[in-house]
This record gives sequence, structure tokens and C-alpha cells, in this order.
Amino acid sequence: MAAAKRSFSLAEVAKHNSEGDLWVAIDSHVYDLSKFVNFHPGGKSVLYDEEIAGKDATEQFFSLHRTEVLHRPAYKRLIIGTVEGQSQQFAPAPPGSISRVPYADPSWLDPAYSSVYFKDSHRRLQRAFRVFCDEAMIFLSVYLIPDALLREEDGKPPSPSLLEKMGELNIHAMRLGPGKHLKGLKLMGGIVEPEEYDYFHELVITQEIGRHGTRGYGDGLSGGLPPVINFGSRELQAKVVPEVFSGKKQICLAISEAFAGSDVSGVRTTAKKTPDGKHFIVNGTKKWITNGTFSDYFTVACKTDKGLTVLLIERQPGVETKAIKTSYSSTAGTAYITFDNVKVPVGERLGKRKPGVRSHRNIVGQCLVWANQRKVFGKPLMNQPVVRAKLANMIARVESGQSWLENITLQMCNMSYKAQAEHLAGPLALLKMYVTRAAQESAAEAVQIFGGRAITKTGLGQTIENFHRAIPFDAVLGGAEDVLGDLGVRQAAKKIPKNARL
Ligand code: HEM
Repeated sequence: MAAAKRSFSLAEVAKHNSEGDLWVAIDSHVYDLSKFVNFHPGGKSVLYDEEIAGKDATEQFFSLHRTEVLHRPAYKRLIIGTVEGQSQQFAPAPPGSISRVPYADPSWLDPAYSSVYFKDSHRRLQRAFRVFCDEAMIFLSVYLIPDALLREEDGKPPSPSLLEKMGELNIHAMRLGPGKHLKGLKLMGGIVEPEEYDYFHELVITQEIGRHGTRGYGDGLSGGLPPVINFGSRELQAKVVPEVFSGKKQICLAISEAFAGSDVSGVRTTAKKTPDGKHFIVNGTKKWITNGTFSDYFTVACKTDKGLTVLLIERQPGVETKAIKTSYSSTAGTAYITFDNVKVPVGERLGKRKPGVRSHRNIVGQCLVWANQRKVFGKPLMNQPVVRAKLANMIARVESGQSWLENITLQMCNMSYKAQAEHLAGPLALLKMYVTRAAQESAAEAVQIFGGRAITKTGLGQTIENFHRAIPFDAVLGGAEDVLGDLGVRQAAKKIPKNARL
């Protein structure tokens, strides 16, 4: 809070309760709302109400606004002093803090818990990256969280300045997981050595980004670089990777089509070799391509005479992207793409997704706090057994998803890429099916707990609204839930010993 100028008794505050001279006390601070009353988004009458004008309105304020409203610089300026004998109760936690609300953070961040998975370097990265996100939130600068909220509003892509800042810290590179692409890079200012970076570090980054509570924005930040890194030629990597890691260029993965979603073999985009064998000519369409609207490069699945291949295509004449209006989020840049006789050098031929447990956890934490603070018929919502039963189910879902995710991450750390494909494709498909289904169940329950607030894009329930709106997309993007579940069971069925009998 800004340094308070003077200290007032509540009796003094009470004298300022009329039009042109309106004060209220909120959480030990005195606000002069005489002019602001004309601009108050909730209207004038609520502020002139005799229960509010000249009174301590702390309880009413927090039942109607998110705490962060008080920390916006424009509103901090309304503070003229403090209330005698009171101290601030609802100060924001310092940047980088671990939540004190049970289950609002994964248990490995709780000092009372131990974890065999997360080592010192994971903890260092987590602390530094959370400070990066939180500082942005508090100072409303150009970094992650405020940018996410603004872009959700205006549907524009993540700000170039943010992408470049992430580039300086090599966050784009870290988001691709461990590998040779990290060699020689200074990760998060040198906090983690590229050689020690593993899938748990990647999980840390993914989960911290998941805290910002605006799903489409996080998707807009992702891309189609892994095939370039895993299968691209040295020349191709040298050109594309630095541009994308620095945040100057955008890339997306363009696989699905109106004809082929989870069933990738149905792809109809064709790549035909030119008679001299030096180029492919690409024709076809792609649909639901996250980040496609803003991308400079497209990692495209195509059909050739010899089966499916993946090509890297640069934006050029013949490549058109059209934004698809979704019920989800325009900042994710979801596109319909057409390729019309696009010429691609043959050398540009190229050879995953972490399920959203963290954003699920966000809403569990918010529901716990809201059920505790919201009073209905004079009693907190938490006093209702039906609300506690919903919360119990939500906690159980998020904790089981996290444990399964950590177990699979450990297996990834100890398996080659090839072994991962063999042993983890099935479990990963089942995990994704489970967490997206579980998240949808929790989203529906969260809406019941927040009531009408959960259907407005701003205000107390804004995180719930965003989650509830965006979560069905998780169940479709990267493979439809049913298809994934089926894949998981079919993979397991293959491994049942032929002589197994009950
Ligand atoms: C420093 C003082 C205040 C500031 C800066 C402030 C600011 C705001 C803002 C930004 C909103 C829009 C919030 C949103 O979309 O979530 C809002 C809405 C509202 N405010 Fe305030 N407000 C203040 C004090 C109060 C007080 C004392 C009351 C007491 C009743 C009040 C009642 C409301 C109501 C009823 C709404 C509409 C809520 C809704 O749509 O659910 N405000 N206020």
C-alpha cells in the first residue's frame, strides 16, 4: 500500500458521508471517493448507502471485489490516510510466495512435506519463475500475468515485449523440456545449468504458467518447435531455433484438419515433390491451429507418396491464416490455415502436451477461499455439508492428477525418447483423459460454489469463468478424451501376457 499520509479516527471518517465529500475505510485505509464515485463501475448509489458512506466498508468491499482491485495504482491514489488503531489484514503476499491456502499449491512446495522428485535446482527455478510472474501481477508491468489478463480482454497475441523478455531468460527454450537445444544457454539468469535441466524443471515452468488462470493465453505461448529440434537439419535449426527462443518469431503445430482430428491418418494436406526432387509443393487446409493466426512458421503434417511427413513452412504467399472465433479465447490465436501451391525446400522436412493440473488447482484454491469468506443467510458457505462434499471431490481429483503426473515425469527422466514412446504413450493418454475429465467435473462444481459470479468474465469469479469456458478444449486439443482413453487401454491390452489367466 502507498505510504499513508494521516491517521483518522472512525468518528472523523463518519463526517464525510455526503455527495462531494465521501470517505470510506477499507482494511485500515481511508479512501476519499468524492470524485471516484462518478466513475465507480458498481455505480454511485452503493457508495452513498448509509451503511457504506463514512463507514468501515471492509466486509462489504471484500464480498464484492477481488483484493487486487485495491492494488491497482489508479485506486491506490484514492488513499488519504489510515484508520487509528487498525492494521492491514488483507495485504498481498510478497512476490514469489507460496499460498497459505491448503491445496492451492502442490504439496512439494509445502515446507511440511518432502518430495523425492524435486531437488534443489527445481526449487530454485520455481522460486525465481514465480517471482517473475508475481512481480508482473503486482506492478502491472509488461510481464506474464497482467499481460494475460489484458490479452484475454482484447484478444490480441501475447505482447512482443513479454515474449522477448521471456526470450532473454530462455523461458521459450526451457518450455521445450530437456535436450541439446539448451546447451550453452543461460537459463533464468543462470539459476539452472543446462546439463541438469530435466522434465521436472519443465513441469515447474508449465505449472507456474498455469497459475495465471487464463488458459487461452498460455496456449498462445506454446508452439511447434519440438519437431524442428528433434528432426530438423542442422541448417534449419540454426535459422529457426534462435528466432523462436528469442521470442521474435512465432511457430505453431499444424496437424488437425476439418477431415482429421485425433485420427491423424485422415490428413488430406498433400506434399508433392517437384520433378527436380528439390522441393515439395503443399496444398491443403488445417483447422483449430492454436497460435496459427500469429505464427511466422508452421510445423505441418502432410501426406506424400510415401505416407505422412512433417514439414516446416514459413509464412509466404500461398499461406493464409484466418482467425477462428471460438467460445474459448482469441488470444490463443486459433486459426484456419490454407496452403495453396506452397513451395517448400525438401530439407525442411522434419521427422506433446502437459495436462492442465495446475489451472485445476487454481480453482480448487479459489473455491476453498470463497466458501470460507462468502456468507449466505449469515453463515459461511463452508458450513454447508453439500459445499464441503464438492470441495472434497475437487481436492481428491487435483491431488491424484498431480501424483500421477509426477510419477510419469520421473519415468520420462529415466527413459530414452524411444522408450518413452513405447512405455509411456498409453499411461500419458490415460493421464490426459483423467485430468481433463476430472477438471471438467470440478469446473461444474466450482460454478455451483461461485453462483452468478462464475458466469462473468471480470470480478470475483473471473478465474472460474475462464476455466469453465476453456476446459472443454483441453478434452479435445491434443486428442479427444475418448480416443485417448481407448489408446491407453489398447496399449495395456497388448502387454497382457498371453498366458495370463484368473
Ligand atoms: C476504494 C474503493 C472502491 C473501488 C476502487 C471500487 C472499484 C470497483 C471496481 C473496479 C468494480 C468492477 C469490479 C469487477 O468487475 O469486478 C466495482 C464493482 C462494484 N463495487 Fe466497488 N469499489 C470500491 C468500493 C466499493 C464499496 C465500498 C462498495 C460497497 C457496497 C462497492 C460496491 C460495488 C458493487 C456493488 C460493484 C458491482 C459488483 C458486481 O458486478 O458484482 N464498491 N468496484
